[in-house]
Amino acid sequence: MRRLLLLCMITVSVFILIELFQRYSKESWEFEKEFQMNLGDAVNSSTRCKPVNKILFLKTHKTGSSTVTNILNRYGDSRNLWFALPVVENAFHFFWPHPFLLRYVLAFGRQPNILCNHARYNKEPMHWLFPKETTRYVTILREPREHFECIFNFFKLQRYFDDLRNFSNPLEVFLHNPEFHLEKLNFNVTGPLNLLKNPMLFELGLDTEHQNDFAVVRNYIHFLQQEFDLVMLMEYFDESLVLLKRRFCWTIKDILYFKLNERRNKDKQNISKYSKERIQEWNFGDVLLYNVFNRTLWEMIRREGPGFFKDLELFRKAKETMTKACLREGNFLTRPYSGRFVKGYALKRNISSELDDTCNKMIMNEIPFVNHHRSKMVKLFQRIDSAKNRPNFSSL
Ligand SMILES: Nc1ncnc2c1ncn2[C@@H]1O[C@H](COP(=O)(O)OS(=O)(=O)O)[C@@H](OP(=O)(O)O)[C@H]1O
Repeated sequence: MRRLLLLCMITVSVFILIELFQRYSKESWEFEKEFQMNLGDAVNSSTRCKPVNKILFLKTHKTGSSTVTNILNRYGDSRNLWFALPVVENAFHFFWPHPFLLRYVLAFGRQPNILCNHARYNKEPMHWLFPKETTRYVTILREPREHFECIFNFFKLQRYFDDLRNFSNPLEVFLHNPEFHLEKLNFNVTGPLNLLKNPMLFELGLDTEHQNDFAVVRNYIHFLQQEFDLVMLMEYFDESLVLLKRRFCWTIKDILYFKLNERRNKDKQNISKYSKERIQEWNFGDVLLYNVFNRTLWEMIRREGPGFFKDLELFRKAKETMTKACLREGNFLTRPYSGRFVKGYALKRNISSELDDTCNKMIMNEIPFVNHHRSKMVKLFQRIDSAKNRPNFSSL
């Protein structure tokens, strides 16, 4: 009797396993099929042009830039491209907020393909390392009012001001009279405090002392128009990426992403009409910058023709497919930087091994990616330098 029961249990288990395996294979096959259909454009476009693989991405703070950096990290990693990495081990930026210098980059005697970690724009050294003729210069901007709210609250800028700390709405109090509060700062402005006025122009290289001069601001924006091949906008993230894909001869697969670094709802502040107006006045340079590049983006999209919107649709479908394939439903948190929690993801169990690597890398923050590129380089150098690689002339 016992034997019979055991036999029955084994048979049932085998059936369940077979059923699970079949269902999993079917799902995974359907995913591949749907995915390939969505990527139909990719095959055609890549046969007609040569993909761009030399990119300087000027990573601005709190603009969706970590999501773009993740896309670039994966693109370069899968093709073994060369990354410009910070010279200091464990650093994940190029001595930001100092203007970028060549000596901040790990020198491996080879021209890098991609720079995508925080660096402050500095024309000469950047052009030297990433010649304009062969490189595409890209950056991303965000609507200035929402951007300033995010900068102020994410970096908790009130902590630098004795007279702001105890208010329930320090942002509004600061905006009431920014100059008054800034004058009271009794130490040199450092780190994120540099982002207190026209944060995007500052990151793009305009020094603080010029931020109030309308003529300089206007001329500087004109200069940036010459410098950057593509200025993405966070509010039109997908449109910007599809434009990048088309201009850089990439595929839809190359630009897939999951939104990274999103604050928890309780950390976001709904700002009043008054605060919005004050931010607009205070950051007039960023407002002008955003408006200029908003017009440029839509002009570029218009020139792409109707095929652009077909691509956009395919891209959004492919993103949905990828989300279903990789991510578990629910609310999760992650801590990309010490002391700061943001929305995160949990991966589904039983993802195929090929997809597992992609899904894992899609949710990977810039810090582990820098370490990943660094150790890949070290391993490559060890292999090339290895004594075993020296030609053996004795057998000739
Ligand atoms: N794809 C996409 N679309 C729209 N918005 C996006 C996207 N990716 C990131 N985000 C938002 O960008 C904010 C984080 O920006 P960064 O990644 O540049 O931050 S960081 O400077 O690297 O810490 C953060 O904004 P807040 O949520 O307001 O903090 C993210 O929600």
